[in-house]
Amino acid sequence: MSDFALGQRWISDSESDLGLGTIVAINGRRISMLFPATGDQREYVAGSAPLTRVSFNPGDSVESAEGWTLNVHQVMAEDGLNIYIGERSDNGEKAQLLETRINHHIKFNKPQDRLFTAQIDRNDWYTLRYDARCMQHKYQTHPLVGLAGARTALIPHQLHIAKEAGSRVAPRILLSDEVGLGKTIEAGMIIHQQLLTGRASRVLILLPESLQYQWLVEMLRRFNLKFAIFDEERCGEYDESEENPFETEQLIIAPLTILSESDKRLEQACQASWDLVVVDEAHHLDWSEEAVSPQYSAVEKLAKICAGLLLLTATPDQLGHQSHFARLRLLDPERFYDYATFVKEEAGYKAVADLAKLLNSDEKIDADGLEKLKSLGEQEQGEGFEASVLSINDADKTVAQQARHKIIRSLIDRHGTGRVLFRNTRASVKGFPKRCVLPTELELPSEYRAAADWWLKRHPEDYSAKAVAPLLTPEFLYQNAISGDIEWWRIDPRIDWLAELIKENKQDKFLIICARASTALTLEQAVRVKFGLNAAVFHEGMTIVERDRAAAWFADQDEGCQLLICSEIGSEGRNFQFARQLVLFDIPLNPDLLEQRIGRLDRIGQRNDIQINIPYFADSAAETLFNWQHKGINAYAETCPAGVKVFEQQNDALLTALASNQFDETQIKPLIERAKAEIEQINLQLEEGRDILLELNSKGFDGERIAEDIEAMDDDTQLVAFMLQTFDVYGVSQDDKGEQCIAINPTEHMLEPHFPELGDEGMTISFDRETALSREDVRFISWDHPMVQGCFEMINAGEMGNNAVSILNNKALPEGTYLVELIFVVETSAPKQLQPGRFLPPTPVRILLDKAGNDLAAKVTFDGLNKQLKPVNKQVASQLATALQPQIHELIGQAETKANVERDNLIAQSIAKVDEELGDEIERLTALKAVNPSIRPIELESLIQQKTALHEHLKQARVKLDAVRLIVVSHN
Ligand SMILES: Nc1ncnc2c1ncn2[C@@H]1O[C@H](COP(=O)(O)OP(=O)(O)OP(=O)(O)O)[C@@H](O)[C@H]1O
Repeated sequence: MSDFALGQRWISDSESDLGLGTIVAINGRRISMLFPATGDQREYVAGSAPLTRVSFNPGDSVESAEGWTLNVHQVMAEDGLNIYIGERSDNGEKAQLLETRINHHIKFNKPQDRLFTAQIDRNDWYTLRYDARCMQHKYQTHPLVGLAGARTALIPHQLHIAKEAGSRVAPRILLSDEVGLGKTIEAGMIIHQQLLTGRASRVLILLPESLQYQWLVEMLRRFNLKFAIFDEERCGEYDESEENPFETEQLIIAPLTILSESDKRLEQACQASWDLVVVDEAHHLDWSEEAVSPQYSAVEKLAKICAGLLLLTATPDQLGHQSHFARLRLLDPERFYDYATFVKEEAGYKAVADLAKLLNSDEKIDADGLEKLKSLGEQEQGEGFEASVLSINDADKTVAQQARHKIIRSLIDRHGTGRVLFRNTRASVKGFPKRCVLPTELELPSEYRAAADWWLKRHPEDYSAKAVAPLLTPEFLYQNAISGDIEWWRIDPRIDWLAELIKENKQDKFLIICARASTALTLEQAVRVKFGLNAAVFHEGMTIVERDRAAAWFADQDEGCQLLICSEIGSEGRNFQFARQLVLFDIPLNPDLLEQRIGRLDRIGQRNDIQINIPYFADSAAETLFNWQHKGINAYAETCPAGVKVFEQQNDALLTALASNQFDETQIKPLIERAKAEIEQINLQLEEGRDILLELNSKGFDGERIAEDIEAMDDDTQLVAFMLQTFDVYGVSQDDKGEQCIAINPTEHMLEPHFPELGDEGMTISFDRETALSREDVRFISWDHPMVQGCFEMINAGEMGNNAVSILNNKALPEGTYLVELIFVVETSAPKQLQPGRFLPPTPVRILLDKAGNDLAAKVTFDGLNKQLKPVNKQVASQLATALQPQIHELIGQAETKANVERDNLIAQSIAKVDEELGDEIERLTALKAVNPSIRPIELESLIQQKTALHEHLKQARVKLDAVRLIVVSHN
């Protein structure tokens, strides 16, 4: 410790938050120190005082009490006080600053300042900081950012779509996988990826009101994304303040109806800017040349102003091919501008599809095929196309396959709806359970027949769906049209049949779907009164909260109810795959609606064969329809994508047959035969036609590989070690619960009052995907998890661990010699949407200097050195740092020069990476644009802009000293 003099500036080692102290009195060995920043005064005894003298070196900047800053050039001493001589940074004038006039609010948070002012951190904190830097750098440059962290099983077709669409700039696509194949999950993965990579920050999800909580929960549970639901009530809260409700949150879920039913809300939604708009159950966006639905108009307005747009529907053709086309137009109005042209183009893909099919097989491509490919190549001038053609019959199977995949990708890019539309089918995904079709014929009560006759009399010769569909719900006709006296369930044989079925399958849960809410309600009453069975009901008359409560009651495995009785709305979007028994209390006319119903159970996650129970009335419209659907288009045992088309083709004949309300085999048989033939024909066409391209596009070739890469990330123990160490250092308690689970809780000894994502009640976490998937209560901690990201930020943003002093016990080095380890960070401050992290994320640069200024970092690794180091107590550490201050100061200057050289290298590398990645993509899109109009100009323009802006920002990258460690050699 140096000699004391009045006016000297010191800092307390144990109370550094008091700020800079000034010696105000010296009485023999007693020293009085005033800390003006806090007004505190302390008495110390010289010799044992935990104090460190604050002194600066040439090259430092010091703030004066008046607020100006001096760049120190020289330090002199007079009467025990330092005088700093240099230049003022505000006016460039030469100036002197006496130690007593230094600003007492000065904060020492730079690593070297803290080292020299005795604020020395523990070695394990220093290590944690360096680890956090290295790991964050590794994470930010990883190609799977945003893809690996979802709490989902690794399903290749989903991963392919998510990677393909999620990595685009403002993706505009239609996700139309068959029911239950995971469109919501795919959309979630895309949103997650776009948010985590900075491509998006504002997202709006529009959906049928009945699905809003399911989405809310899926986004939170699977992706840790906290959406807010904006229904009319919530929006209304902002009316008085005239604030735009849609601008008050970043991630919003809203029922589509609030926009389609209110011009004001639509206007507000359009005024708020969106990076991504998602529309679920997009088949409701009905459009034809004659009539445009309000839902379509609302989305059309939004589609014009939002950047990315995801439309989700399992049944894109449900409202006809024109509507399908119209939805594609929402995605890209320039590409899909005219329906007739679109239809013509669709028909023209056969030749290309034939080639794609051949390439996707193991067959050798003969001379004819090669010729066709070459001529395609000439038309398209695709990069590397011809080179790939030469390798497609290569003896090395891997080479041949790679070449074939490359060509197929190029064909997909250049033809049809390839880049816009994704559709996976059960046939292509495989591995789904069987559907068991269990029809039961029941006698039609005479009362029902009378009711139907009455109805038909009121609608003579009317073969519209509106007139015919009620025949499929005779209980409705009976109750409403004929008799209010005897409740329908007292005469309906389906009730006893149902009770029997339930009795035979006591352990099973039953989802019962009927067309009408009134039927659902009465049915619930019937099973309760007649058989004492409790059932949840779910229909459009209930509030959303009531519906969710009903669904949750049904889902509860321990205390839940056995039956859920739904009206048709229960058949859309909901997840009931934990049940295996489905009862179709009536049959819907439209095959897509039928598929939606079955799809509640036939979904990813269904572990049993599905029992589809169909109680239909003999010799009625239901028998006719069931036979046509089952035998004609096979809509029960399998999904039937072509069913709707055939249904539309045979609509008149089928409705006429149904209108008789009788089963006339001679009349229906030819219809069934025709339907079968047409299905076969369409399937053949699909097989031969453009859909092979669509299928290959949707399934991709990289899904398996992505899944393997994510598995490798999951198995990387580095993350586990890092998080456990962070919990330890920050004072979060950990309790190993076995089965790969750890309970973590805040404690009273936390370093920071708020640990990222950890509430007062604590949580159970797992780093194991399988465990997290099988246990609802467990959080899945992955690299993407906000807790991990929050820890990176917390560690890097604070000063904790930014310096340390250690002893190196190494006899090969002379005692008393020392090393200085410096961790610099090279960083840019580009806007997040440019994704600077992909090219130059904050990059740690480690320099290890010996006393002569030689850099040993390449020879001595961080971990290797760390293993040899011993801790040293704070006081000794501070004495060592103070004693070596001028030398360390000098070495920091030398290290900075080296770090700047490294910065220049990193800038050059990152710019080369930008040119390679974005340049390739720009070249590819430019070439594609010449042959495929589905490349949107904005996609290309924004890539070009991104490239230029990145160049600018990367060149501005700066070097910052992030941490410093003094290592002193001792032989004791
Ligand atoms: N990768 C996955 N891991 C775990 N569960 C999944 C995965 N993909 C889908 N699921 C589950 O499978 C079910 C069906 O998925 P999802 O709801 O995304 O399908 P969908 O195609 O949107 O269905 P619909 O056509 O009925 O709207 C959901 O319960 C979902 O949570």
